[in-house]
Amino acid sequence: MKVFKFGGASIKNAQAIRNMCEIVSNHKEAKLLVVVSAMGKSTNNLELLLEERTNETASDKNLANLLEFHVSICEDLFPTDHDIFNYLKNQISELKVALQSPADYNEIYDQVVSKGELISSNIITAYLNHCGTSSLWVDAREYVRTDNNFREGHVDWKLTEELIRHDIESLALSNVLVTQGFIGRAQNGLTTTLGREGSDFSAAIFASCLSAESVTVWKDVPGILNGDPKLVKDAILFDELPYQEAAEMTYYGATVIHPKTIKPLANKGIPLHVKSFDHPSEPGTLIHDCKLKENQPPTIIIKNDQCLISFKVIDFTFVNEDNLSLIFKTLSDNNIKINIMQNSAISFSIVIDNDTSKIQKLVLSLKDHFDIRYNNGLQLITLKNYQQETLDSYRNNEKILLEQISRKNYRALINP
Ligand SMILES: Nc1ncnc2c1ncn2[C@@H]1O[C@H](COP(=O)(O)OP(=O)(O)O)[C@@H](O)[C@H]1O
Ligand SMILES: N[C@@H](CC(=O)OP(=O)(O)O)C(=O)O
Repeated sequence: MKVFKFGGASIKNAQAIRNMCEIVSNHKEAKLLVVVSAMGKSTNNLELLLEERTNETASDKNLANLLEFHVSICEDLFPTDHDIFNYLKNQISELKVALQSPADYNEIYDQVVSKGELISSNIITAYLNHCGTSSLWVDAREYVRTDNNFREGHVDWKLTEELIRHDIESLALSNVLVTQGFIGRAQNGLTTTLGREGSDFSAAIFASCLSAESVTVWKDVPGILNGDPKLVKDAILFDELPYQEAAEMTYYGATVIHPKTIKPLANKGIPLHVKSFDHPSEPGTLIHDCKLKENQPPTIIIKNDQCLISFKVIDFTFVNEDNLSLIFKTLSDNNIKINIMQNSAISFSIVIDNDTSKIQKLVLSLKDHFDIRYNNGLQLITLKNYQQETLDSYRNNEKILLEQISRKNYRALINP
């Protein structure tokens, strides 16, 4: 079996969906599972819907906009009497009910935000069938099983593998299968999500459980470059990368692939192709079991919107293991990931993604133990496999607040 994954950009409008369905149709002779994300920026719009749910006027307007966005795409793809239009209206009615639920915020979040993928996968299945590519809609929640941790469900791998192995391959004998990225089902039967941008991970879950031949993620870039082309001028395309290298890139913040994607594929030796949906015949980047090239150009990874937090001991002692243990425990309890850290005699500093509510909780928990200062709007740059020339050009910067260097990697926090 092969697994394809199409993200929001590849299905952002009717023209993009036509292109995506053409790619799928050109591969329909293989047993194919297609994992799709929500269309365009729908997930962000669903988040907005949630934020404004207590304001009835704003909420009705947002729901109408969401319906209109999908209806106008479908008007371009289907005849006016197609069932898809009733389906869309029903989905919006269901959303309205879900938004009024008195349940816990994270639980409502998953019931609401998952609609983006449910709607897009239904539209795409219908369009493939409309164009003569026999396709079957598969509910990912019947297969990807998680714990009850809403917004960041942890996969129950044993159960998920059992369910996927039971029937996905046989279903794929006569149909292209279309399913949703990003979503799963909790033990209590409700929908969960796997964390923002989690559809790449969904593709890896299905591929790993199926021991698939390969996974292809179709992106708006030619493959993996040595820097985000939106931020790094003249970035160079990698034709291949070892699993380890790709995984480390995602750890440092390369957003082209979700960080959880590589491990399940590497464990089973499943190759991952990163290809351009605009130029599908070009080879893209192949992530597989290979060696890092001797002359590999340095990779530049830029993470914006970073927050530097310093914990200063307040009783004239030094930073010790007990202080550190308390800080780490609080970070772990609040599900906060450290991007870089550094200590001095009396202070311990961490850099994390800027998330106001998490930072507030952290400060509240630790304010009696430390003098806490924080600074937002920073940029964390990582040079992986640096060469002297690139290193010099990045170090020559008076706005550096913190830097770390090892034999292969250089990292700097900058106040831009
Ligand atoms: N090293 C990199 N190589 C290529 N693209 C990168 C890199 N780092 C970040 N990106 C960004 O990743 C984006 C594609 O990923 P993403 O938007 O998450 O895809 P999708 O949501 O469509 O699956 C590109 O538009 C590019 O800006
Ligand atoms: N739609 C979800 C999941 C996802 O992975 O989307 P994309 O593949 O477009 O990044 C999100 O935006 O978080």
